[in-house]
This record gives sequence, C-alpha cells and structure tokens, in this order.
Amino acid sequence: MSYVPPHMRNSTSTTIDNNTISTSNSHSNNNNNSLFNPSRRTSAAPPPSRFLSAPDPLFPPWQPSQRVSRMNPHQIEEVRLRLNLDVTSDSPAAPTPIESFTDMCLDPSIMKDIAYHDYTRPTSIQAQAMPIALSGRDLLGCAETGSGKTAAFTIPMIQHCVAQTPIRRGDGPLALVLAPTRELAQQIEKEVKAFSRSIESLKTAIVVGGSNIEKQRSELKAGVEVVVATPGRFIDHLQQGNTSLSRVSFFVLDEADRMLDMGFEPQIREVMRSLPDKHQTLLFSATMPVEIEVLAKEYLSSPVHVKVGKVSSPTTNVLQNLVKVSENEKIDRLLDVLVEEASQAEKSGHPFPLTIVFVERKTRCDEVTEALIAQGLSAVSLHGGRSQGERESALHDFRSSSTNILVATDVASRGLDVTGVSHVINLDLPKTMEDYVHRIGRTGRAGSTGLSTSFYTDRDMFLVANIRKAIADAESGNTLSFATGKFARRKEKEAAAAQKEANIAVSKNMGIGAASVNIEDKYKFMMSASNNKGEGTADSAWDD
Ligand SMILES: Nc1ncnc2c1ncn2[C@@H]1O[C@H](COP(=O)(O)OP(=O)(O)OP(=O)(O)O)[C@@H](O)[C@H]1O
Repeated sequence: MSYVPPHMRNSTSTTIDNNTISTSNSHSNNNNNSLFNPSRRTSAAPPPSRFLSAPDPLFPPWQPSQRVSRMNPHQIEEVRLRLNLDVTSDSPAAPTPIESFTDMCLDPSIMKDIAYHDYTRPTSIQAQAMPIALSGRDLLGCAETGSGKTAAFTIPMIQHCVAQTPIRRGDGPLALVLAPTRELAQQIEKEVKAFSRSIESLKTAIVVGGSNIEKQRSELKAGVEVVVATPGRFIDHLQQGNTSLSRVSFFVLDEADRMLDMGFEPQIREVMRSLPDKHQTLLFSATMPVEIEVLAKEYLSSPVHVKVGKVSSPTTNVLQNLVKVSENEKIDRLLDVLVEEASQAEKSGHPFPLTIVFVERKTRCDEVTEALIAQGLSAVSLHGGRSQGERESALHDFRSSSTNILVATDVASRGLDVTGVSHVINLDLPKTMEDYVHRIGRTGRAGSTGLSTSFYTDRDMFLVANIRKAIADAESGNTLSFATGKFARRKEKEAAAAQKEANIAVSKNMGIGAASVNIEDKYKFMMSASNNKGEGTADSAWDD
C-alpha cells in the first residue's frame, strides 16, 4: 500500500455514526450504545466533520530548517548511527532526524516553553520521532524507559493543535492521548501544559477514573483542544455523548502494550476504527510486543518504525543488584537496606534518596508501608485499592520529597517520572521481564544513573535467569531483545510455574516444605495477606 498523507486521505467516508462498541470490559457495559449514537449527542454538538468545511487544512505542510533539508542520505545515516536509531519505513522515506529544536521550526511559543524547561537538545527518540510526527506521519516508537518519549509526542501534538481551526463549544478534542494509569495520564497532561504555557488558547482536559465525572463532563462539553485520558473513563464519556472523536486528528497511545494487557483492546480498536479519516496515530512504549505491531499493521497508515538502541530491555543506566533471600526475611532485609541508606545520607549530609519499593499485592503494599513507618522511615503507599485522593496525595508527597519512600504495586511501574528517584527495590519480583524492565526504569531516567535491588526466592529463578541474561547481554553488547507481549508473558508465566512446581517437588523430597518456614511474629500478618486467595493481584489494581 502506498503512503497517503493524512491531509490527502479521503474524508468523505467518515461513517462513524453507525459504529458500535463491543463491551467485553466492565467499563462499557451497555452493549447497545454506539460511541457516536446521534441520539446521544447534545444539541450543542457539531455535525460530523465530513459536513464541516474546514477553512484550514488539518495538516499544513511542515518543513525543517534549510540546513536539515539539505542533508544527504549519507549524512542522515551518520546521524542515525550516532543516535543509535533504527528506522524502518515504507515509501516515502522517513523524515530526517533533527538534532536541535531550532532546526525543527516549531511555533515560537513552543520554542519559548522548551527553553523555559531547559531542554537544550532533543533526546534520540525525540530527534527522530518529532520530525515524523510534525510531518503528519504515523509512528511506532520504542525507546528505553526515561528516554523522553512523552515530549516526543507532546510537542508535535501542540504544534498540530495550534494549526487547527479553534475548538467551539460542543466540539470534541483535536488531540487525544490514551494512557494506562491515572497517574501517567495526569503526568502527560502536565507535560502538555508545560509545553503550551505560552499558548493561552490551548486548553486540556484530564479524563480519568476516580475523579469527578461532572467536572470532566462540563470541561469536555465546553470544548478542549487536548484530552489526556485512561481508556475506561474516556469511553464512558463517549458513550454518554459528552465528547466525540469527530475532530480528533492527532491520536496517541502511550504504553500501548499495557492497555492491551488490561483488556482494553476492543475499546482501543473501536476508537481507532472510529477516528475521522484525516488523522495521524502515534504508538509509544519501552516494550513493543508483537500484538502492538499487529495493531499497527491494521490501523496505521505506512507508519515509520523507530527503535532506539536495544528495545524491550532493562535500561543500561541502572545498576541491577539481585539478592537471594527467603520469603520470611524479605522485610528485615528491606529494612537493612533502607536503614543503611538513611545512615549514609545522614553521614554525607545529603537527603535520603528517593526510593520506590515494588510489591506484588495491594494489601502487602499497605502493610509494608506500615512496617517501614514503624521503623521511623517516611513512607507512603500507592496502589489501585486506594481512593483517587489518597493516590494523588501519596504521589504528591513523594514528588515533593516530603516522603522519600514510595511503596507501590505495578500501578506505578509504567511511565511514572519522578525526578530524583535513585533506587528501585523489588521486594517481590514481578512475574515477567516486561514488568521488570518498566519497574527498574523508574530510576536512571533522562541520562542519569540509578540502582535497583531485587530480592528473589527460589520461586523466582526463571525470571532471575532472564535478568542475569539481560545484564550479561548488555555487558557484552548483545543487541537481541527478549520477547514481550501477552503470548510471550503467558509462556514466561507457564515456564516459571513449571519451574516452581519442580522446586516444590525437590524441597518436598528433601523434607523442607512450607511447614518449616519460620516467620517472625511481627511479619506473620504479611505472609497471610500475600497468601490470601481472592485478593486482587497487582494487575487488578489497573482499574481505570
Ligand atoms: N530533551 C530533553 N532534555 C532534557 N530532559 C528531557 C528531555 N526530554 C525529556 N527529558 C526529561 O527526561 C525524563 C524522562 O522523560 P519521559 O518521562 O518522557 O520518559 P519516557 O521515555 O516516556 O519513559 P517511560 O518509558 O518510563 O515512560 C523527564 O523528566 C523529562 O522531563
């Protein structure tokens, strides 16, 4: 299929009104609802975009500086090599990577905000992804954790919005970003605001579960240029007719793979199917499983694939420690590490380094936090079982360093960017390498270095072998990545379970079963909690 730029795509086939959403997820439980059911539109809502005569093209031509335009293929290749960029594209060729913001010929207001935030030069993913996005192309972007993927789509998105006819009351947004967690969505919206602080006319809305739906409804109905949302709540608003996709011409899925894992694939597919013909789509993640590539093949139009360095692997900015422990000594060992950190900090006169402790389950999260507080440490917990207000206040305390330890489930493992996190501790290892990559990526961000400490027991040997391999690969410069995605995760879990079974059989034969485990009284409640059947796992915390 040859490439058709978004502004050349046929806009007369925007037959979105008849599309219905499949409602396998609890967030959208009305099977008869159409996302765009005209009867659900408010009278203030505009007619579908095909009836609008847009005075301005949706995708005005964008050109980089003369200097960049004059680069020859050899020079382009040299830049890609230097920036560790792997770029593939059907015709036409991918736009040239740009190593300075000035050469990107951005709106002067955006340039002012980039300077305000002290971004002096683009990161590798930004250098290549931004020109692709600015030229209206679809994109599949994969770069390691903390490499600046957010600005890579945020800045071109703002530039795109500035070029559109203004939003009127009742219009849907011009740009839509979907992200898997409330915290990540809020962070992205902040970044949109940060790079559009000089553009008063650009309004944003954050649309996530757990927050006041009335306020969101009135913001959406009043009309905003950019919506950043978690999928469940956004679909709710679509179904209620509070917003529409009819003006969305810039669509981003951040941490796309995670949203598919969460069961939002039908909804995401429906949104992608229902977008007006004139739009561009950008998909980003640090791990890019095959399911995403399949989705991209179906819905993206000749996307440019950009990979930076070794994808789907732990960032090399983090020094990874693996510590073998028994289940019942985990908390003591955690306290040892944290108390030592506190005393080092005191000796050196530095503040206690910001530390994230990942645990497997919600209740364990609260209990570990209580145990740390009982030892005089300053800790807060973050998980999907807490109210939205509690989640926000925990993250606020941690971001402002008024609390230096965040104990969290995997709800904090994706995308969260907290400046100054220097240590990630896996009290419980995650089930898969993919989650491990995202978790330890909360440190060692934006070129800084970080440390991770992972406690493991016999039951984690499968994952530990993979981690060791990843560390060895990184040291030897091996560029092969491990497989990610739903199927790969299932296989990984099955293999891990088989190994666990084998270990249990061996220990039974040796007469060392669970009965011999001696749990200190003070931690007994944690063991029982984590063994408690029916309690939500970390995955069920993703309840946006
Ligand atoms: N060009 C730049 N110059 C300086 N700092 C930057 C630049 N781009 C991004 N950063 C900073 O780098 C940090 C990480 O960026 P970001 O959160 O976008 O990473 P990410 O690639 O999305 O990570 P993850 O995969 O974990 O979501 C942020 O604090 C951001 O402000």
